[in-house]
Amino acid sequence: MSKAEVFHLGLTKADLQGATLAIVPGAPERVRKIAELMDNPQPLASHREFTSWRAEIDGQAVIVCSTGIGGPSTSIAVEELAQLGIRTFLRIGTTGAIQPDIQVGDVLVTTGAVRLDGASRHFAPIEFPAVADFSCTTALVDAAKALGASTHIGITASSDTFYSGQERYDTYSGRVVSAFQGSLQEWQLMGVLNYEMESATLFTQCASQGLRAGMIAGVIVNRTQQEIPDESTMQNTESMAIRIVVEAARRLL
Ligand SMILES: O=P(O)(O)O[C@H]1O[C@H](CO)[C@@H](O)[C@H]1O
Ligand SMILES: O=c1cc[nH]c(=O)[nH]1
Repeated sequence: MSKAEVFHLGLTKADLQGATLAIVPGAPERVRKIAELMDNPQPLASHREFTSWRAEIDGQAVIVCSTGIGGPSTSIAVEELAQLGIRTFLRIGTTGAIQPDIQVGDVLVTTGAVRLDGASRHFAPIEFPAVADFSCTTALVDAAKALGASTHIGITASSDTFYSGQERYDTYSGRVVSAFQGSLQEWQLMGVLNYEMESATLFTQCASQGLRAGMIAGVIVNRTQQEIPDESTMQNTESMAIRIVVEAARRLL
């Protein structure tokens, strides 16, 4: 690690070439696919769960950097990218819908997150809302509509865990801690659209520090029909969400 590199991402300010917007997927293997939809894609670094590329939109640098799964690693990516000059974060994820009318292959734009994580409390007390930035949300919704995606807009339950926190019983223990028993139905009745694992931290960290964040996710499973995503539908869903996030970045720059 050279002195100028941030601790985990292995990036320097020079690597960013003045970029102020980052696209942040969870999965490292998604980074290249996103960068290659823009001009001059270049790999930058790969450490732990953090893989980063730089690309350009209309001559302006954009960073693509994976966050890994969950709030703790997301908070590191956001902090270190902010230290290097990023002010706008667009998360592109995958998700499990919990409303029956949402189809696999649809996309969801998250306006706010139920804070079922731990890391967001390290940025603001629980009373502070995990809200997306309005201009990021607008850009994502407009991009999704322009690309003809079946789009839902609303609140996401953002959990530290994929199994118990999302009330999955088809597990090794078959047991869910009492605090989460009945929670899926409760979120459903409150109109929550889906589960994922990073938006609570991302939104709380960004909203409380004057940074902008938005999120789009491709629906890879509907929990009212099945518990575990079906691999065969994942690729198409992911590629639609990727095209939308790149178009949203173009609109925001
Ligand atoms: O596809 P990504 O962006 O990783 O998002 C979702 O997928 C992971 C769980 O499988 C969690 O990170 C969740 O938020
Ligand atoms: O059900 C799902 C699917 C993807 N990601 C999640 O966190 N949950």
